[in-house]
Amino acid sequence: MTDSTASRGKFISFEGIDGAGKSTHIAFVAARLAATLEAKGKRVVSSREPGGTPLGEKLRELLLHEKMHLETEALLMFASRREHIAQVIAPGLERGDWVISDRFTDASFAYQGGGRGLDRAKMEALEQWVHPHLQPDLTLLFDVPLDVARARLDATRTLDKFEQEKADFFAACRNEYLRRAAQFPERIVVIDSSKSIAEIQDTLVGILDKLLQVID
Ligand SMILES: Nc1ncnc2c1ncn2[C@@H]1O[C@H](COP(=O)(O)OP(=O)(O)OP(=O)(O)O)[C@@H](O)[C@H]1O
Ligand SMILES: Cc1cn([C@H]2C[C@H](O)[C@@H](COP(=O)(O)O)O2)c(=O)[nH]c1=O
Repeated sequence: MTDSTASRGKFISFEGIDGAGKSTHIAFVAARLAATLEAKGKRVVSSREPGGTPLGEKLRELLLHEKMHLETEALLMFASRREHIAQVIAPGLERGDWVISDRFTDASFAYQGGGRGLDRAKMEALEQWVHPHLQPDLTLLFDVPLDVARARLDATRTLDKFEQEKADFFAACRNEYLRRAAQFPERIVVIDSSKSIAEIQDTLVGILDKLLQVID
């Protein structure tokens, strides 16, 4: 049964250009948080964008593999997000759970705004429409030079539509991520993802322990 008096959970998003290494660290972060939270009757919900719901996963297939107009791409990213908020993020936070999302709206600003060049005012209008009162409590931005990200991607898998983009696209995405980190320094923590996985985990432990100190 849901405890209607439970305090709101926390919302953490993971960001970075493709190959920066964010997915590598999500399971580690989820396990670290769960170790503390489960003793307090709270769960960790791990999800992703685009996707995270049955409809969102169908949209993800289209978004990652079909060519489409830039504005269609932005609208479908926010459509997937609207469903994700309604089905997963908002109910999770209301239950007092901690919700981790592999990407959120910063990715739309970085990819559709920075990478594709969609007018920032249009992105802001979509953000205001879809989640006027919701922002992550913490965003971990995994930042890495383009050549490092490219080498990691090329070593691992078949590339989707975004991953096939050229260096100047990713340079523009990365610049927009870093611009937003400077704009929202209380929310976005930049992590040097060119370091080793072990060094990054040490950094993450410090950040998470601080966040866990403030829960009831
Ligand atoms: N710090 C690191 N040092 C060396 N290799 C790493 C590091 N972080 C991740 N990798 C490796 O790089 C590859 C890409 O990592 P990962 O899938 O986590 O990237 P990602 O940022 O989530 O990419 P995408 O957004 O495209 O899913 C994986 O093979 C992973 O093992
Ligand atoms: C949420 C969101 C994502 N994207 C892009 C970024 C990535 O290239 C893919 C998702 O793949 P991942 O391996 O799961 O990171 O989608 C985007 O362009 N805009 C967005 O809002």
